[in-house]
Amino acid sequence: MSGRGGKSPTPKPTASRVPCFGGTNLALIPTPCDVEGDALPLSAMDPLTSSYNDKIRPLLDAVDKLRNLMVMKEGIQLPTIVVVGDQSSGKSSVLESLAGISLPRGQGICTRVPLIMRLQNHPCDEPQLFLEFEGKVVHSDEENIAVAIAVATNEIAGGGKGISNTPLTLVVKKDGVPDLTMVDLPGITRVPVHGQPENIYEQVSGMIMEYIRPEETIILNVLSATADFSTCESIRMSQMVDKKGERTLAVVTKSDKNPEGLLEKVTADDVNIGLGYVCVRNRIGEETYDEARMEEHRLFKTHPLLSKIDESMVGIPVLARRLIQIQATIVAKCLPDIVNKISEKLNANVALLQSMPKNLSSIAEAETAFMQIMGSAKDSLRKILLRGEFDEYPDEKGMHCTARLAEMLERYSEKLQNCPDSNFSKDFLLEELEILEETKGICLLNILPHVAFLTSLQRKIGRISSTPVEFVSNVWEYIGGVVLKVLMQYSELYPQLQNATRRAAQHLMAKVKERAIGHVVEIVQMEKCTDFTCNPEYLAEWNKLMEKQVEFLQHIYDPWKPSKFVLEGIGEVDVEKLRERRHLVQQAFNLRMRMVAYWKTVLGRLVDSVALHLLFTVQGLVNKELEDEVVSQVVGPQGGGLQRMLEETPAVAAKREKLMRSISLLKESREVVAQIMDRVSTADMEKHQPAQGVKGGGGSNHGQGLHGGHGEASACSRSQGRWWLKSWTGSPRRTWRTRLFGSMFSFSYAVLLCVWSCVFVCGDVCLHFRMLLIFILCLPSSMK
Ligand SMILES: Nc1nc2c(ncn2[C@@H]2O[C@H](COP(=O)(O)OP(=O)(O)OP(=O)(O)O)[C@@H](O)[C@H]2O)c(=O)[nH]1
Repeated sequence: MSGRGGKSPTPKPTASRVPCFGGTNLALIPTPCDVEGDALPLSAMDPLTSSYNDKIRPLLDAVDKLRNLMVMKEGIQLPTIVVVGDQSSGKSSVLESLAGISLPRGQGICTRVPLIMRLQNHPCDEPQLFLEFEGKVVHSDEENIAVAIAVATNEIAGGGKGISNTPLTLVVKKDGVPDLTMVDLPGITRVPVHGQPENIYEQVSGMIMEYIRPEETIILNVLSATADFSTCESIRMSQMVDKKGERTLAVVTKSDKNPEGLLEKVTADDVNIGLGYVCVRNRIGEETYDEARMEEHRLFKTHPLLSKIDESMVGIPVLARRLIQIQATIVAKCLPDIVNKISEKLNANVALLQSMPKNLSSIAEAETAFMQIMGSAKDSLRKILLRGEFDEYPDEKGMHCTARLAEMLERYSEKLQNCPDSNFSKDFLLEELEILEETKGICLLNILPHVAFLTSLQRKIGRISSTPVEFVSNVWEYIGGVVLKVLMQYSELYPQLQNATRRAAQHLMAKVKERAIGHVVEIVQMEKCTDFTCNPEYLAEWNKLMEKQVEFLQHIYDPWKPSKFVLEGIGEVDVEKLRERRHLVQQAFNLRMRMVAYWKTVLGRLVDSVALHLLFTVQGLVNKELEDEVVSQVVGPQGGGLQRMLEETPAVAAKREKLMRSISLLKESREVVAQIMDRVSTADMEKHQPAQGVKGGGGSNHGQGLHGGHGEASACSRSQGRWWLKSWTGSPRRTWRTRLFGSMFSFSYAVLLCVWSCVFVCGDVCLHFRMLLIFILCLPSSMK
């Protein structure tokens, strides 16, 4: 940055340096040459200005049309310059200066609604000003626009000091104003003044954050020179969404009021403003805009402190120019993405509308729709409950049913295995001894009574009998939830069906659950009733366990042996208590080992049979029972569901209406962007085709991409659109130098070829190879 303080204040032709009327005449905005001191008339030399009308202006109009269509409601963000600042920092004054018209200004909160200001450079004698809000258009003029804005604001936000999120659009078509669209937002205030709601800060900051959060937004942060920038609330907010300040431009107002230290403030850049600072002096009191610009110009030229600030950082004209450049860049950058987003959203909405139920007009149609719902629900349930395919619910773990059921079964099996009774080492054989004593009869002592085994078995089964019931109950609760969810989902579009469907599902699931519990209770009873297995594993296991019997009994019979004995498969057991009842220990040992071997079979049966029954029941449910039940509830005598399907519910009608509105808005938006892209492709692309090597037909392709089918912009059209925009914003092209070098290389190459042919004819082999080498080396250059 070069300070200007040292420069001689050479007077320049004022007509080319300062505006001669209110607002910021584009022709008078200083270009870089101008900043360096060249006094050429800008209108004649400024490429930005000259190409503006036919290049960027249509793009801006397209973006403004999209904004008017409220395409942002569809979640499509538009490139926007948003003006933010603390209360009374001078936001409206900056906009006034740019537009050359009076806006409501003053101390206290003036801007109470988002004011979308569309400035259009329009060569006409009389400026045209009008307001658009809530579907109304109010025409006004320069003298009365401030009042008209105040009236419209009152209408939108009420007469008090409250704020509203409903935007007010001000269109200014005037000769010499910069083509800019900006949104002015209410100033940030921490303390509510009289008449303002208590949560005014939250309301304003919420609105500001909503506008500045999208990446497409450029934040114009208005800071008063009188304030300490680092404590400004607007800086804090913009830093929250734009940490590096890459999309923040600062305008420092009231430079006249606090010139001391301003240069240091804007050069130190303590608050990280990526797009830089522009210091301005706005209109004060009753000054005209011409006077204000003259005064600003004089101030930054002559003030001992302010004149040290670089010319490229001062004045409303510089600000206007920066904004135009920034706006052109973001519009160019964002438009292709907007085209894509509109197409994507439109396609998604069209698909959604198509998936909505048709308006049914006869029972036959209702019957078809009902059978379709049932068919889809059954398919879906088959996939998730039987086949383990969860493509319909990739992220909902609860709907990956086969996996969840397997987990539940695993937990059930573990619970059975770990039930407290299976700790065989604890009070080893005491229970068996007690059973033997109670079941003894008048018979030989070495005959193990069958009833002793049965008693032991029944006791053990009694201890775990609640676990299978609990498992089955949980499993069917879970399956019931899944079935209900799927049914509700498929009948969602016919809420009139849902009650009967829900009733059917709940009724059926209760029935199935009851049946499953009954079945499992029966299995448990069967296990209690008798002991039997044909599994050879039982005997093998028992024989293996009995191998230890002799050693164990010897240990018990010998009183000198230690009181602890380690039994394989059981662990350390206390034999002291057993020595007292040694006459029954052998039988007790036998009884216990039989039980250990048999218990494995019992647990296996309890898991296997419950699992098989579960899968069998699920199959029957999905394949037959569910449909039968739902049909009988919906179509049956109390159902009357098919009749009710003919009446469309208000919720579905509203959804259909909303989708249709959205589709029509998106189609209109698509037309807007299609028109602008078509203009681009037909006018400009033809002009640039030779240089870019684009063959004819690219433009028409592009148009087709935007208009045809569902309006998907083809990859080709997108890249062409980007290319065009890039070419305007300055992409490298082939210059005359590259072409000249290309031609020179081609010429030398041709000469080389001739010489080589001569050498070839002469038959000098060595020279021939040397020429071949040169030929190969030159090949890449000649191809450039
Ligand atoms: N001296 C001087 N006064 C200014 C300048 N800019 C704005 N003002 C004054 O500062 C006061 C507030 O300006 P506004 O433009 O209303 O501020 P605002 O940020 O739009 O206010 P709200 O929207 O209400 O938050 C007005 O009295 C302006 O005249 C300036 O550059 N110099």
